[in-house]
Amino acid sequence: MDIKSGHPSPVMTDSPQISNSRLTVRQSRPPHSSSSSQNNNLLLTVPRKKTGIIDDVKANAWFDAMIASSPTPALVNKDNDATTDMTYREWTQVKYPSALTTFEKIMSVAKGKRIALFLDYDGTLSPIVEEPDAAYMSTDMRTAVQNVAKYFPTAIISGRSRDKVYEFVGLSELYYAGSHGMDIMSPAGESLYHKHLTRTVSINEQFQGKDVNLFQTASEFLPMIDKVLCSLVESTKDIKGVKVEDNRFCISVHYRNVEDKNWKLVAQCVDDVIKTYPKLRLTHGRKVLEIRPVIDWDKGKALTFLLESLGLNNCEDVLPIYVGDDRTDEDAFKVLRDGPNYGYGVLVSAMPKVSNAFYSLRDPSEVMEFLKALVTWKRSLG
Ligand SMILES: O=P(O)(O)OC[C@H]1O[C@H](O[C@H]2O[C@H](CO)[C@@H](O)[C@H](O)[C@H]2O)[C@H](O)[C@@H](O)[C@@H]1O
Repeated sequence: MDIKSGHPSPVMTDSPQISNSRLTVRQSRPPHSSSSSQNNNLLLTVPRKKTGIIDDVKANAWFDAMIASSPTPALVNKDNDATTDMTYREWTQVKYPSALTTFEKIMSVAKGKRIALFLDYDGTLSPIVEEPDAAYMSTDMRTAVQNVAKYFPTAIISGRSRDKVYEFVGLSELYYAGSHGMDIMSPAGESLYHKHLTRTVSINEQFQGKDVNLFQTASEFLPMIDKVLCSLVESTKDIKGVKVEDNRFCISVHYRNVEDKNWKLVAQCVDDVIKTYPKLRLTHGRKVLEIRPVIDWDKGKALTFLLESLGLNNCEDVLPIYVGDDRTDEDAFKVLRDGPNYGYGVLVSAMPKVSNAFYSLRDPSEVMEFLKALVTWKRSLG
């Protein structure tokens, strides 16, 4: 499709999961309260070498990751659906059962518990499309999310900027965590609180005419992120199809619409820019390189923060459920798998992948069915 046309893009097939190629990070100290020391304490150290050879190796490593995560013809060719389906069936039977076919089993665990629901956006509530700005949510999906939020506290946790994901979802009754959880907003009238913080760092702000509370872990990085954003826009401007997306506390460099032969160039441009910023790190999503602050904060930490804010952490009668499709969602799946806030991760994938999730759903349409089933189940309890 013509990505400039502004028309909704066709749904894209996507890549199998590759081994996590993010830079290894090491935690310095646990989160703390005041805004500047808070970030220092969240800082991770990433060893970076600056010789030309090492930089080349790093850019090549990102290029290899980009290649490895692109779909093989066998996985996207419709003629091979039967083979792919069989593998998928095996995968959902043995490793990650469908959350729809095992719904009764999940609900038998949920009985007598309070469910808290966490939803990723892209690839979970909206299908993956060519043009990031056109990743609209269907009206039916919006209704399903709205209905589920009447019964269970519900949060959207996304790599997008909070404003952007709110623009897509448009439901003021939800919690929103944008920029991979670095920018959390409560619904109007609700507060945000974290026990590890010695004082409240929530910011009262007017959002669309209402008072909301914000929790932002990476505010001090904003000037740096803005600078890097400009550099990336400039350095990639001649590569056809590249899109640099401003996600406020992080940046996405999309290469979905870039010819394969230019992927290496994209990796090189990104590496050239961020190698001079030791406080930034690079991760890899679905046809996207993501630049973010080197702080000990991710979707898993955001999930824990939200459970705490909701007064639902460390409670045996709470069952958190997190639904997501991407590598960054694995941090949240892991939190629910490892405890102490035990719950279920549900991986959205049409292809076999290795995951920390317990269950799976094939695509956003199955996510919608799952949300509807939750509502029906809750209503049936009277
Ligand atoms: O955490 P998420 O809500 O899943 O956000 C992750 C990234 O999602 C978006 O990119 C992905 O979806 C696009 C629209 O379908 C697609 O064109 C792109 O290839 C995908 O990577 C978003 O644009 C990124 O900024 C997010 O980081």
